Amino acid sequence: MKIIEVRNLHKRYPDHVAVDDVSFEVSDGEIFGILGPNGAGKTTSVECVAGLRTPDRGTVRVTGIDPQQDRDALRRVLGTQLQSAALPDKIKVWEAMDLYASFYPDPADWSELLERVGLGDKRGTHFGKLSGGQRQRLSVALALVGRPRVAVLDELTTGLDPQARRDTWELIEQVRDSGVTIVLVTHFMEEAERLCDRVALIDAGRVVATDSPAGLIAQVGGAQRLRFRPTGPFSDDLLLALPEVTEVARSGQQVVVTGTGDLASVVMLTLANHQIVPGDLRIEQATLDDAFLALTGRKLS
Ligand SMILES: Nc1ncnc2c1ncn2[C@@H]1O[C@H](COP(=O)(O)OP(=O)(O)OP(=O)(O)O)[C@@H](O)[C@H]1O
Repeated sequence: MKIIEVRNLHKRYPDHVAVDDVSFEVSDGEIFGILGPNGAGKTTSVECVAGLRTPDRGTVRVTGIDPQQDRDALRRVLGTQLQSAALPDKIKVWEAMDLYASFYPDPADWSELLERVGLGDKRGTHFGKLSGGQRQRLSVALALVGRPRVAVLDELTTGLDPQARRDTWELIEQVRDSGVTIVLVTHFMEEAERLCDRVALIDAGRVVATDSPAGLIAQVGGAQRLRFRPTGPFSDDLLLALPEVTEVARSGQQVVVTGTGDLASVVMLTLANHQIVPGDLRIEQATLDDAFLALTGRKLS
């Protein structure tokens, strides 16, 4: 069953088209990712889904509800954690939960919810004293307090250290396992690869592809990347002349070669013919970043 349906969404700010033409569907029970670079129109799209912005064109339905027509009904099925949702520093964790719970006719037991997100011992702490990871966990709890069927989480792990990010990923999986459908807005490809059942890649206000992370990567046709430190100088053109090579980039002393087919063998052979050894050679398989590059001609990050 489709829990969210977005068709041909278009939203213009006075001097700028933020969302040109965005369509996607989210199925019940999935973690659906919206992945794209900064400014691609991800937040504006989900703000339209959450009824916080009025689209200029297109249709949005959340469990059949039109967010523009019936906000009360929408609030009962959709919980949002949006980038801008900041709380006053002086509010205590329990006060924030109690306040948000008061907005709903049948809220979840917020005390239990705080335990679930690992903030059981922080209920008396001021918001201003929480770490970045704890604030994000609180924002997830606040998005869930109305017992939503679907939660929209926007850039949840931006600014977190790697451990806090992994903890937040586990929390998101637990929330999904409890039966809540999740829309996850992110510009981190690792996050989308690790968590999402399906991903819409968004660039310049348009969806360029929607598929599972593995399906999107497969669209790149098995691209690979070689990283090495050459033992001597050589011109990029030497490798670019090979049909298997699509890109040669340099970062300090490191060379990064992207391509397909029997890439490693042909590159090593060509370098060997010029008495060059690729030191510290690493071979990497394609990622969502490569899929994005192949589809848009630009890098995600
Ligand atoms: N309230 C606004 N008024 C005018 N322009 C806006 C407004 N909000 C966003 N924009 C512009 O619209 C475009 C899309 O922004 P949006 O926040 O939807 O993108 P995003 O993909 O979520 O990026 P980010 O991850 O940086 O938030 C950007 O160019 C942004 O500068």
